[in-house]
Amino acid sequence: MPPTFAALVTDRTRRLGTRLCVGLDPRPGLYRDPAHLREHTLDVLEATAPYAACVKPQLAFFEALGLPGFALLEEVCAAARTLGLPVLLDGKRGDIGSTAEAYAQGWLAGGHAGDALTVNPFLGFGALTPFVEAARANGGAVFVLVKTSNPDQADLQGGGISERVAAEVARLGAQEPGGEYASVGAVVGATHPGDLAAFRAAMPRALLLLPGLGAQGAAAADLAPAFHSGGTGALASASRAVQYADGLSVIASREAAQRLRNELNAALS
Ligand SMILES: O=c1ccn([C@@H]2O[C@H](COP(=O)(O)O)[C@@H](O)[C@H]2O)c(=O)[nH]1
Repeated sequence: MPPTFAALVTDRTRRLGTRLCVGLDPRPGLYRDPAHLREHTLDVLEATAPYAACVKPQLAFFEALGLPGFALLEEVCAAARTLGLPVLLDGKRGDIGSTAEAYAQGWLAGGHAGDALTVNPFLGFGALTPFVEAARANGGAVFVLVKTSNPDQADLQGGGISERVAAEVARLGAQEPGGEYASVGAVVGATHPGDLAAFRAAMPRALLLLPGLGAQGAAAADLAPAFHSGGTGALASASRAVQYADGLSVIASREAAQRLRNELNAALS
């Protein structure tokens, strides 16, 4: 069995000293034409790869391009694999069981498959099963939305709901016998630094994906509580702050990724 997503990103953290997840959110309005978008997206991927533990394409931006977007996504996934970068697809999928099976087949086991996928628990914990099974069968991972980075998350995630989802993530992780980290991770916004220690403790074997670094105001210096004492267990994610660090300058993207990588390391030292 090849290494799992969790093992691959943890290995990159230890070997390359990076806890950064580079988000790819190609915004069509910023480009001359689809060819320009494609070229810039692939260039940013290549330039930032040495500083990244994984890459996170946001499916919405690829879907917005229609069929060519799916072709580009496959190209991005193939290029990431060539660069040795695990791919975490941000799709936030979730549906009734039989439809969830189709999503899981498509994104974790089939044609477009990434190595990991974000999933939405709103339909109930049973609806997560097809995703968890596909991730386990393929050495992949799912990242369950526990507490998202947006300010209005509390409308539905407050009142103890995030903590209930975190308990389920921990329960699923405890079912897996081996490996340092389980195939079931959690999304916890980097914009909630005061909550990170509690979520870290609540889900000891879960990788935490922390979106919101940079453009949403979260700072690397505040994220140390999300990590275990050895400096693993979380991936801090930035999209706009890297991809569009200075307009479409790929050099600026590389420098931003390097700076965020360094800031995350400094936060842990
Ligand atoms: O809670 C969440 C979950 C996912 N996201 C996604 O991450 C990126 C953030 O982009 P930035 O440019 O770094 O703000 C985007 O794709 C979101 O859909 C999130 O922001 N918060």
